[in-house]
Amino acid sequence: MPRLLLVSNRLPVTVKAEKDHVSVVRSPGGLATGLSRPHERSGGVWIGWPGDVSRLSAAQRTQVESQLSALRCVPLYLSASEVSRFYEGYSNRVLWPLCHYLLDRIPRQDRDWEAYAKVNERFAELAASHYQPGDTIWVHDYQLMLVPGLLRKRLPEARIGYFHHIPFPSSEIFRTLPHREDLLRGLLGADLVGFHTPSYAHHFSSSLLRLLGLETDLDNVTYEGRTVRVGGFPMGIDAEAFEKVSQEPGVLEELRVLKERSAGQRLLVGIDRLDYTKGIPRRMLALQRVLERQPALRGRLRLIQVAVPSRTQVEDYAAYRDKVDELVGRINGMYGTVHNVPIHYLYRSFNEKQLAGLYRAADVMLVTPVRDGMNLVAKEFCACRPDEDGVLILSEFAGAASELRDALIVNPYDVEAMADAIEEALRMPVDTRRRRMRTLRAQVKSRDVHWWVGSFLDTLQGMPTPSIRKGSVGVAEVVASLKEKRPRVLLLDYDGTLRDVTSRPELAVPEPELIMLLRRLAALPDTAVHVVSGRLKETLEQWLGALPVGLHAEHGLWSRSGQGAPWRMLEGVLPEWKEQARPLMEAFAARVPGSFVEEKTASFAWHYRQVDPGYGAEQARELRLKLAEVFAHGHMEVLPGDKVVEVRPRGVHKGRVVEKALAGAAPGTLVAAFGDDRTDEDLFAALPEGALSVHAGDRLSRATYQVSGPAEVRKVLASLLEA
Ligand SMILES: O=P(O)(O)OC[C@H]1O[C@H](O[C@H]2O[C@H](CO)[C@@H](O)[C@H](O)[C@H]2O)[C@H](O)[C@@H](O)[C@@H]1O
Ligand SMILES: O=c1ccn([C@@H]2O[C@H](COP(=O)(O)OP(=O)(O)O)[C@@H](O)[C@H]2O)c(=O)[nH]1
Repeated sequence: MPRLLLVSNRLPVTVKAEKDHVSVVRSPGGLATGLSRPHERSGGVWIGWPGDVSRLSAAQRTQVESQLSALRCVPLYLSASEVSRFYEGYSNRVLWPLCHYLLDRIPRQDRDWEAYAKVNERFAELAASHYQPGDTIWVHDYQLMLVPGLLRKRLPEARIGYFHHIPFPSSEIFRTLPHREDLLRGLLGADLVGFHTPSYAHHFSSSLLRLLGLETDLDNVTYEGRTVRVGGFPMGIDAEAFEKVSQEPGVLEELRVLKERSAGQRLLVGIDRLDYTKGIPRRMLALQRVLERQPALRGRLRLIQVAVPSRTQVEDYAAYRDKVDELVGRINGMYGTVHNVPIHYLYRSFNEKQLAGLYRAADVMLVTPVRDGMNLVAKEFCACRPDEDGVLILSEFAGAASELRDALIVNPYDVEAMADAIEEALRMPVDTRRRRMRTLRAQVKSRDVHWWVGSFLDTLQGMPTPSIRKGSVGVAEVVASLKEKRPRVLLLDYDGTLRDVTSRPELAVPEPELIMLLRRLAALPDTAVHVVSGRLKETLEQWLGALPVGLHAEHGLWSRSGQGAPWRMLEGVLPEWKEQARPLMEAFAARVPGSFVEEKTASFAWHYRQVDPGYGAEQARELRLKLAEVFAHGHMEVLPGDKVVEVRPRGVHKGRVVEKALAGAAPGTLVAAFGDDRTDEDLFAALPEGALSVHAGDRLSRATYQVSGPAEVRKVLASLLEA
């Protein structure tokens, strides 16, 4: 296992100071619970904030540091202003509500972006200083969305993963954020970007498409010459450890006492950080509705609600606390007696053993957040029920709901339906409870935290080793090689290589400078120039026909060896396929507004560059599937391009040009091919040994050199004109 560097806002510990004594204890929260030890086993370190230590004396700080270092933790101290602007400000006042679909809670003016960016820089700097070649870096959560990008700049070859622990919202929500592009680019610094559910991963991919124009092919996005994988990795818990704790004598004794004191009562349990995403008020209103509807349950039903203090300096959390307090008071006032109250409210945190006692005592566990990335409490409850009893009521808006289908799934916004679910849970026969709990437990045990860490890290390790972008080093090298004194053949793609892509194909007419450049190149001694394009021969003839260059149209279907020479078609291509494809292509053009079909002699291209990006990509996938059905025998090839799907007879591709262009060439001729898209990869693949290939752009390519685009291609070609 490579050394693992974990980077998260919080270290998995909390520093507690009492008089002279300081101790470092495990902090509450899903991330801390889930990832406590893998970094230690690998010999790596965990970098993060140890919490507020401003009141500690110098001697206490030294004690803290030695305790942290024993746990292989490296502290990054945040100043009071950073806590207020980076943590409470941008992270928890902006990103947290945004990702939980609560736009109204975001301040009208976000002033804390700069602090967020600066603290992300600090994290990246510290992580980079601990990096050793071969290490894997795993960055966690929304507080550090810029860190992967900042690390990539410092460590181009590092293996970097990022996991987003909270929901990634629909692109319609995400695009409201002023710094949306910066955050997406930050995440794309990673090799692997993980989410709890496939639907969060899908939302992220559609934000990439809509905001950065980047298409995800299966799970992969190409960005700055690297492949970034996007995927769903539902986080689990240490199920075995929870099950073990739930059977300890101390816990069983606590359970006995709890049951004895609530004799004759059914127990509902809720355990949450006091966070406005957790849906506590609606849950209490649902309880109130049950008590209203069923007077017989009054005095016989009790909700134990644990609310762990959280982010108390953020106003919305303080206001939420007041709201919950008031509601508890109101409901207890209405339905309480001198003997008991329906809501037993505990505003404090508990340790694992105490929690296990509560999980075991629950007849019904209420996990009803209005949004939640995963919710580990739901899984902990199942792990703590070796008796296979207890009913889980789970919000459909918690990530856990995509796995725990045997819970009673509820819409937390529908108070009546939640009341119905509570009644159903209370009525549920024991054999149904057992059957459901057995399935839930099997799920929680098989996909536990070890599975989660393993599957994320295995996927990350399986990614190709990131290589340093070839970039402008390529320009100098390719020029030097091309200037060698021997005969040379230049094979040049047109759109995206010699000429920038335009909004409609007919607008990409060559400018006078380009015509001049090609004319002068072709006039160089011992230099043959060929333009190899996907365009119609009529277009190439009209635009470039007057030049003394070879022209190859429609990916090599048609070729003209030189100025004035006749156009000849590739042998062996049968034209019947076309009438089979035509109705489908035309149907797609008709049903997708803004798209159109370009007809060529031996291919159809369906263009969707003016279509809404998400819808266009979806329809392109659909068209590819349909074409594969129509041409099931493999006579045709379907080529996904940049906002285009092209279908053509198999065996017609740019690689076929190489043989023709080299016919009669002297031995030792230097061949150089330039191209930018998928169709040019065929050309590169067919080049003879010793040839040069140059990719224009930042996609993955088999080319030996890479330049940024048409401007750099022209620069390379122009340098050949210099003596
Ligand atoms: O560090 P805090 O501000 O005190 O907040 C505690 C943690 O809350 C969030 O938890 C999330 O991660 C869980 C595990 O993946 C997931 O089950 C839950 O749904 C999320 O809300 C937050 O993401 C962490 O960064 C915080 O440390
Ligand atoms: O008094 C408490 C209440 C909760 N937790 C832990 O806090 C985590 C909460 O994680 P969850 O995913 O449910 O929500 P988050 O708080 O991370 O949003 C769980 O592991 C709980 O065991 C705890 O240690 N003490």
